[in-house]
Amino acid sequence: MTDALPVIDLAPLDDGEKGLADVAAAIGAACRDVGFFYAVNHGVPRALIDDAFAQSRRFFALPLEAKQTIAMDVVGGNRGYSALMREALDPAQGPDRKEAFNVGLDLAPDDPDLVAGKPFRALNAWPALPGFRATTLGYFDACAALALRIHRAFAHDLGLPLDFFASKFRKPMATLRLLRYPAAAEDAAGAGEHTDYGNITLLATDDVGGLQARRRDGRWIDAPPRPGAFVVNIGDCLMRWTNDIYVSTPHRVVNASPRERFSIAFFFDPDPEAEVAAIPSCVGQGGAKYPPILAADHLKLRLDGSRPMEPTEG
Ligand SMILES: O=C(O)CCC(=O)C(=O)O
Ligand SMILES: [Fe+2]
Repeated sequence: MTDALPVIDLAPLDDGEKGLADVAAAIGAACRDVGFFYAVNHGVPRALIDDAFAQSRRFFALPLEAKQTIAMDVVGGNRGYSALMREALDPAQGPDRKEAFNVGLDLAPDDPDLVAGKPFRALNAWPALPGFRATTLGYFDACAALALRIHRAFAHDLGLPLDFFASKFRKPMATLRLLRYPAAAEDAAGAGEHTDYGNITLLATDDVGGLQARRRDGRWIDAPPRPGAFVVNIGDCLMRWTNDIYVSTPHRVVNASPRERFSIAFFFDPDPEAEVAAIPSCVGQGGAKYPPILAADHLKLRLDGSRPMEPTEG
């Protein structure tokens, strides 16, 4: 077993049955082992990723007061700005030295789920920056399309109909999260050790580095920056769905660099009303390890756990 995360070329995914089968086998192996892989040739244009980072830098450079007017407590629905030291992904370790801005599924003001007050349905809030909304929503849509393509590979690998997941991600609780970690004078916890909550995370990073994943034997391994690639990792929801066949691996960010670090995470969680119940082909002799749960309840439980400094919202 090597200490480097696998690199998977997604280009063959759309090249017919053999391409899909090969990529699905590689993805399935990575998800059963370390739960992390780099995706290359993923189809999201490099220029769009670069534009998203440029907008992120402009956003975080705004005065704190401007960012606080669209704080998560104000906006609700897991959208908006979260200030430095506001969250603790590992509460035992203390607050994270990071700030963040969340964009959720972009709903119309008359969206029926929004009007009905369903969980995680809220309007996005926008900073007064030209192009910010168009770029982040374009990036959001490109990530959602990629995440669905990867789910076709999961379905293939798990022996499911290829569109199994599509019906669970019609109006997903997906979140695009811009992140900034200030430059550190000493080893500082940018993001405490945690597992992600949803099905998968697509992470783009700048060239600073600092992401580390903990293998099940306890060893930490670096996930160094790889220009143009996404770091893809499994979250707890998919681990639960697959009855622990795919693993959601603990990871953290240690920014020991004299430079600030930017990253962009895209968290892909199912529709709030999707039922997450063990996939039959994943249930062996021991039976299902977890009872079914609504995806919204699953996400709410996990978010509440990482925001001890905030009132409950959702
Ligand atoms: O910023 C990163 O590289 C990773 C962030 C992360 O793991 C998270 O926000 O869940
Ligand atoms: Fe994470």
